[in-house]
Amino acid sequence: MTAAREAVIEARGLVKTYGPNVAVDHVDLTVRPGEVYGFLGPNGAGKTTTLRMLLGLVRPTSGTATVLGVPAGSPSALERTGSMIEGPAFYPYLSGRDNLRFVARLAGVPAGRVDEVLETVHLADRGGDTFAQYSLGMKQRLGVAAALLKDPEVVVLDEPTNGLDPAGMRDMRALVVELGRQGRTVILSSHLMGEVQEVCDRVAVISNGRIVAESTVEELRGGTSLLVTAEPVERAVDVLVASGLPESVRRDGPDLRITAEPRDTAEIVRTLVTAGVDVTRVQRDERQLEDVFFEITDHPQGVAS
Ligand SMILES: Nc1ncnc2c1ncn2[C@@H]1O[C@H](COP(=O)(O)OP(=O)(O)OP(=O)(O)O)[C@@H](O)[C@H]1O
Repeated sequence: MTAAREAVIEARGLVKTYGPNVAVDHVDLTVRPGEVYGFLGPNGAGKTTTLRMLLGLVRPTSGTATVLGVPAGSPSALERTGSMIEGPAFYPYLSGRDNLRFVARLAGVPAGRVDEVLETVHLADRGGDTFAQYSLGMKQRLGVAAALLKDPEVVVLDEPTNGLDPAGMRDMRALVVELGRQGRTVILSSHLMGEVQEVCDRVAVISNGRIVAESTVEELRGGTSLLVTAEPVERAVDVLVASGLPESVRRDGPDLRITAEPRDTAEIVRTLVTAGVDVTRVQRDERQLEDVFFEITDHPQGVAS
């Protein structure tokens, strides 16, 4: 199999300009089967425009995008893709269920599917209420339900938690995780670091139309920093440097700050204790994606390379 067929979504050199403004600037993305992929960036970074190009709703100025191995926007890609872009539009005085029946009829989907998707988005018991009566979170979930009617392999969600209260956000995040567990490939945009960190397998960071990083959340965060209190501290440094286990060891006041892979933590402690060093505290200090985000958007060259 070629790499292109393995990728569910592949964008190469996507550019979109509006007059003199470059909204999307040579974007490359690779979304693999079954992953929940986060597209992270501040407002105006170019997320919606990119997602629209992946759905064939906006024509790229240059570059290419394929979805499920065929050009983005082609009928065979759209048949297998569900999306919610910039908030769902429904009839306010029809019930959630009737709105979905209407969308299903237009899409040629059997009406029986409506109750299945209402169940998936946890609206089965509120399907009879009018759309106008729904909370914002329920409206967004109805939008996801509509996106799922075709039982799509690929789901594209543009800022699905935008404007939701904490409970609504929590429900939407749980739903996204559930879609991933069902084996669907999900790409979602967000400007919330914590959200992407919580639900996504991999993430692309976009800033001013350019991708400044694409990797797993873990890789983006980098190695874990450990704060270790050990006695005698000089001997602890010597032992650890000689062991070659940590990437780096440095004194931080009376403590040691060690950069190492999380899986090496136990071995580090064992090595110290075996060498006769007393370890009285080990504290993990994982970098939050937020710190990384500001670092790479402030200094894009250093991290993207
Ligand atoms: N139809 C359009 N005509 C002109 N400029 C546009 C158009 N659509 C988007 N833009 C511009 O392109 C840039 C990227 O916009 P885009 O909506 O893709 O960003 P975004 O990351 O999705 O941000 P947001 O979260 O605010 O929607 C912005 O500067 C925006 O003003």
